[in-house]
Amino acid sequence: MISDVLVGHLPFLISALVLFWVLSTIIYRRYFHPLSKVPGPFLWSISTLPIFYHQGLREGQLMHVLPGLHAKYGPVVRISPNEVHLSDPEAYDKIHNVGTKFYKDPSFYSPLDGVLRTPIILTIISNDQHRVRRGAITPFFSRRSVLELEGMVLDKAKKLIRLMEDVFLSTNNQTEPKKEAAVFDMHHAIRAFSVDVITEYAYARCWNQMDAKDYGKDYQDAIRSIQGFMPYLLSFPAIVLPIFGLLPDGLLKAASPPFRRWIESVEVVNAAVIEVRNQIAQGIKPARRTIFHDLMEPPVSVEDEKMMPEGMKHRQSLSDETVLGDAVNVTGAGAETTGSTTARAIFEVLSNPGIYQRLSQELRDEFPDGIDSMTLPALEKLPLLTGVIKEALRLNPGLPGHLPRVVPPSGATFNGYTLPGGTSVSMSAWVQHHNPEAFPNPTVFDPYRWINNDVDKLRFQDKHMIHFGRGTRNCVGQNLAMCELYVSLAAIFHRFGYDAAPGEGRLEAEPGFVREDLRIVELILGYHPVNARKFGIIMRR
Ligand code: HEM
Repeated sequence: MISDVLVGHLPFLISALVLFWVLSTIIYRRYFHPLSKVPGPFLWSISTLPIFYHQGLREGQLMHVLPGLHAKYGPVVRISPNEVHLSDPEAYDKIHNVGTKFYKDPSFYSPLDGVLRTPIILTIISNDQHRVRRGAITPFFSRRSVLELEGMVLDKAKKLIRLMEDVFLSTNNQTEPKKEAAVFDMHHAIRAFSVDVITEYAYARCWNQMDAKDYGKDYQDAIRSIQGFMPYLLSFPAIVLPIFGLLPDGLLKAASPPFRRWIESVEVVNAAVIEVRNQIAQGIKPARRTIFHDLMEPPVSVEDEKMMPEGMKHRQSLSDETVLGDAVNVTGAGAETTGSTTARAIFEVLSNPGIYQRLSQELRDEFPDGIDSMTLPALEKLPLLTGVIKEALRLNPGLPGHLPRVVPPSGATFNGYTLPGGTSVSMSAWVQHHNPEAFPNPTVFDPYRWINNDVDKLRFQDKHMIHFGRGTRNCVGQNLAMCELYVSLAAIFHRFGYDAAPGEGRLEAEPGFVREDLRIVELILGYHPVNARKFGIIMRR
């Protein structure tokens, strides 16, 4: 019987078909695919497994591999069957300029919505839809809005200083170092500072993470763990996403403490959304307008909107789900990014005595009456403080890795290579910020490169700095992030100067803590490897 013969050979037939499919896929991707002429390593051009290997199995190491690939293959490298990574800074403007037709790559951004369990502004694919959402949220984070609340940021920085004083200085005499050597957990405290600022700023409801015993470590771990799933979701979306989508919140909460914390934090924000919605319905005027008020009830009349520039228009009252997504996005995006950059700045200053001494002198000369007289515009004029912040953002960008966009249907040409519509193109802050032409000795923390160089060189350096992105999809929170960086660093190095007051000591990184401990990897946001030491500081007695 023919059917018996077929059944007998079934395993062989299936194996032959699978082999044929695999071989034809490899041959097509390498030799006949529209990207076949784009240079890149063989394995990367036929499969996404090399990316999974570096991102998933080696914990976010792709960004550390990319500079080597560009050194070998040039400014345009094929890093997966459908993704090309670029290194020429000219390409960045082409992809990210205002009004760009390049849109966010759904295969990278959409899985995030599934994990976060709420759609956020960061992951909107269509630029047109994004413009509507962004128009509503931008004014809330304008420089003017931030300046109105800079006093609140200063209050939080003073609270951070008090926490440090409690650890370092004797309680009886607030100028004498304590007898026993104590370590201040700067890693978690500085992130707690950022969470407290953003929750007070956005919702007028501070989460008071600085008051928590462990500085709200579990919330910080929650955001990180969620991103730990991303390499699996990105490499095997057809399998992992549906499974993930089917898991009820209750099960996730029971199975994973970080997930429990994450879902609880979303519930806290959601409760605030409902409360504000009720207040608006009852006509209750808030003591201070929050992001919820601006999103639910834009403070602009229809007539005024007609006068507004393009991009700010289309403001409209948004659904509760949308408001929730934006508020959740703002908290999650604003904590780790700013916290880890500030930590890096503190470590580098403490590790360079000359910089530490000049910085604290610069601050004390400018503000002889103390921290209370500091203002953001005055701080921004200080050259060394500004150089320190720019170097910290260069070496520790909050989103260091590839953030892919899709080439529009008309196609695009980069450095002589024409890429068809639908190709995924990406660039990484890590690669740009370590370009040795723009930044000689790129791994060295050198704030003076932002002070001593001439205007042309500074412009060239700035062209490579993409820590906040550019164009309409750039970071909406950058004014607030800069305010936090300026104010917290100024407060710390003013209060704990290199030339310490009598009885006090200088700050130092915890003994044994080295720069390598602050190495970052990319899980969308930049993180330290899971087993990395946490940054602690001591006061020398
Ligand atoms: C040093 C600190 C920060 C860095 C380096 C940073 C970096 C970035 C970058 C590169 C993007 C664009 C991502 C993409 O292209 O997909 C972005 C988006 C975003 N950031 Fe930040 N960020 C920082 C702080 C903050 C803060 C404090 C907030 C809180 C308000 C915030 C909220 C957001 C939001 C909501 C988006 C999405 C914007 C949109 O899609 O329109 N970020 N950030």
